[in-house]
Amino acid sequence: MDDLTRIPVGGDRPYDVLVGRELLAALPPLLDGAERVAVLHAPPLKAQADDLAERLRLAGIRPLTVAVPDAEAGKNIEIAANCWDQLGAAGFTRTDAVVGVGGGAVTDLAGFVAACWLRGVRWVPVSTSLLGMVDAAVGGKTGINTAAGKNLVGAFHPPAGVLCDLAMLDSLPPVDLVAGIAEVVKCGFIADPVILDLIEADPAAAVDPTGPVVRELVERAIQVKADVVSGDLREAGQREILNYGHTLGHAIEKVEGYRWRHGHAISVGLVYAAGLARRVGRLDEATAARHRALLTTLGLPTSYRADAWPELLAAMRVDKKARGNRLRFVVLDGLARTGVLDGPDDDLLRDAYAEVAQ
Ligand SMILES: NC(=O)c1ccc[n+]([C@@H]2O[C@H](COP(=O)([O-])OP(=O)(O)OC[C@H]3O[C@@H](n4cnc5c(N)ncnc54)[C@H](O)[C@@H]3O)[C@@H](O)[C@H]2O)c1
Ligand SMILES: O=C(O)C(=O)C[C@@H](O)[C@H](O)[C@H](O)COP(=O)(O)O
Ligand SMILES: [Zn+2]
Repeated sequence: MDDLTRIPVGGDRPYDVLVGRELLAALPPLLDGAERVAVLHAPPLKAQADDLAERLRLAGIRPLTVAVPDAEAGKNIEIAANCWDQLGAAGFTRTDAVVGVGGGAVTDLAGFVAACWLRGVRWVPVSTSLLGMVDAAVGGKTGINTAAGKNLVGAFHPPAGVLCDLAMLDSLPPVDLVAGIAEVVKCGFIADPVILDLIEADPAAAVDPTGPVVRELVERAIQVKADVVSGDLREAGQREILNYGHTLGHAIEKVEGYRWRHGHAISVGLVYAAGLARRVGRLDEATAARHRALLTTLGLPTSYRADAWPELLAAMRVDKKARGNRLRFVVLDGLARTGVLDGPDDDLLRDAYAEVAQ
């Protein structure tokens, strides 16, 4: 293990997020006392999951490797049920544990499987994608998609610890690395503008997993999320700011049948949310324009199909931030100054959509 950064996440069940290279040796201590550990992984991470299983075996823990379909195809109730069947067949008890090795889709599924098995067993995300490290693996939100929408079924279930091994990013396809940076940009706009300055100063370095800039961005984004969730695990208030860009973003994912990458959808959603705030006079022109410019520079999408508006509006109505018939959007009142736009009318929403429609 080289130079390790430890970022604490507080709350009733505190834990650390570990960031570094080659840090899988830190996993067995987090599973101390477990006799069996299920290692959930998708096919692209089989070698890493097998390596991890071997380390567990050497530490005296019996691993059960569970292969699940890749990306969003694995994040559904049929796959979760299959995982529970395998835990049952292997006799998993309350002292046993679940590990998810993969991007956000696999760690969301693994956390959900752990949250429901025996009403909650220990789990650890070993995050392998940029988006997973800066966002999905941190904060204890676990869940699956259903026909009604994105992440509508899930549980708050904090992990025992989070491993962000930057060496994993060496094999991450560039398109997924770029998708992940959308959530980093989100953190820049809602809380840490230094992130935006760093990316603007050298956009190529921001997506070069071997360089130092990515590590600084990862650590800054994790710190933003850790600060927020430490005080509001269950999204009673402040945690909503992490949903900036997600009201439209999740709707796009649903309309696309979950074939669009999460980060791509959020990129469009960020530009839309900035436009909404600008239209109602809450956000200045320059900061709104900075969203589109920055995301475009990174190669992220900033527009979506014009004819999809009716479906998108219907999907947004089941967003978790909605209250009854009222939609609620996280918006900016300035750089790093978040607020909520409560109950905007449909004309405003449609007119703002025209700016991202193609
Ligand atoms: N729980 C949360 O708080 C939270 C936060 C943000 C996003 N999410 C969820 O995370 C998911 C998106 O995560 P994602 O962007 O990681 O997508 P993903 O999990 O679908 O991974 C993207 C692709 O990269 C592959 N991959 C991952 N790591 C790799 C590696 N090291 N080498 C080679 N291939 C690798 C995966 O197998 C997949 O094909 C969405 O489902 C989203 O809803 C959850
Ligand atoms: O952790 C949170 O809270 C977030 O909102 C982070 C988001 O980036 C993430 O996509 C999350 O899964 C969305 O949460 P949801 O409750 O809207 O499903
Ligand atoms: Zn997200």
